[in-house]
Amino acid sequence: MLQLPDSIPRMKTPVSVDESYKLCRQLIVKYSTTFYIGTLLVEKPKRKHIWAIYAWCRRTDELVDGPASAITTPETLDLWEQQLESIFAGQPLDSIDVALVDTVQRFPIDIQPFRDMIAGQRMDLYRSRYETFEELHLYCYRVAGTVGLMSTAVMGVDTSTNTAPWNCHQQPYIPTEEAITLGIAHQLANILRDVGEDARRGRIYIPQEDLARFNYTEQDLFKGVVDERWRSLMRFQIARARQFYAKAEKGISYLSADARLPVWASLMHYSRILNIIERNDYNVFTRRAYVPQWQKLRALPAAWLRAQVL
Ligand SMILES: CC(C)=CCC/C(C)=C/CC/C(C)=C/CC/C(C)=C/[C@@H]1[C@@H](COP(=O)(O)OP(=O)(O)O)[C@]1(C)CC/C=C(\C)CC/C=C(\C)CCC=C(C)C
Ligand SMILES: Nc1ncnc2c1ncn2[C@@H]1O[C@H](COP(=O)(O)OP(=O)(O)OP(=O)(O)O)[C@@H](O)[C@H]1O
Ligand SMILES: [Mn+2]
Repeated sequence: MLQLPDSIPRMKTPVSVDESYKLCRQLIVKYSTTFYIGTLLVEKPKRKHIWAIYAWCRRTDELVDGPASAITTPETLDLWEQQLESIFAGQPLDSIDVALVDTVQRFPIDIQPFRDMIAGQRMDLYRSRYETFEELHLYCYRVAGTVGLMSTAVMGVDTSTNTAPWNCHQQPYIPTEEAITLGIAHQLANILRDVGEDARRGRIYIPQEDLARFNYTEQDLFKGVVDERWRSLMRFQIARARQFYAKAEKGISYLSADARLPVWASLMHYSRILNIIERNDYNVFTRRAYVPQWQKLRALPAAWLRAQVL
């Protein structure tokens, strides 16, 4: 279980920066094969910095989603936000933060996406329904679009082909929108995979307006009814998530050359969740849309090809 801040903690046993990055690596290994494989494809000097960002995001998510979430209050998140401010002020308050302090000092990383992610976790504390897609979109930006912004600051953009040589004063195109969009696409896939698990906790992320459009009720959802109404509703949700993936893909070629393969690979791995949901005939209530490791490895040559030519 990850550490929760019951008061602003002071570091008891200081760890070295290297040890702290090791702790971050252990967290990503434990929690996510997709993103761990992705980071192994990031060039070595940048890799550990993505681990530091991952560790902070994972701990933030665990506050409202993990086993200790029952004791998380708005005050817990206030303390977490103070701890964040301290990181950006160069003062780590625990051993995992040491790595992120180092990372934010080496890259042009803005604090705002981190604050926005905490605001997203706050939404989970006070709401369990979304009326419209617009409302869900804001939630998805906060909890996942923000990760796109944080990661892009480390991965960097391509400055060689990104601007025409005769236009040397022009700034390279920064694919901010596409980076946010990829995070949102992942979050939409994540929501569809976890419909059953979330329902068991009384949570429905699929917008109420969409349930109504397909004449599918909350009661149906809590009972796990899989019928033609549900399949049509899921087809609609999957198509929408894929539109977000398609928009995000257009931004990848603007990233620095070494970052394209990891982003393509994690995009292809995570978006396979949608294919598996289809293969499971849209039963997300009693079957987890799990993407096997061999499928992730099998997608690597195609990801490599896309990173070279697209
Ligand atoms: C290879 C690479 C650069 C990876 C980035 C790794 C990273 C820093 C991930 C952080 C993920 C995290 C813990 C976020 C906290 C909130 C959360 C849980 C969001 C969900 C992730 C999925 O995790 P998982 O399936 O393990 O979730 P649960 O078990 O259900 O808790 C999310 C769905 C969102 C993750 C979002 C991203 C990784 C952003 C992707 C965007 C980019 C890397 C920008 C690429 C740039 C362009 C131009 C397209
Ligand atoms: N059908 C399954 N077969 C084997 N292991 C499974 C299966 N479903 C879940 N698991 C286990 O549950 C863990 C979490 O599953 P999950 O779908 O989140 O994959 P993951 O490896 O964490 O990758 P990702 O980063 O894509 O979330 C996996 O690491 C795996 O150990
Ligand atoms: Mn997972």
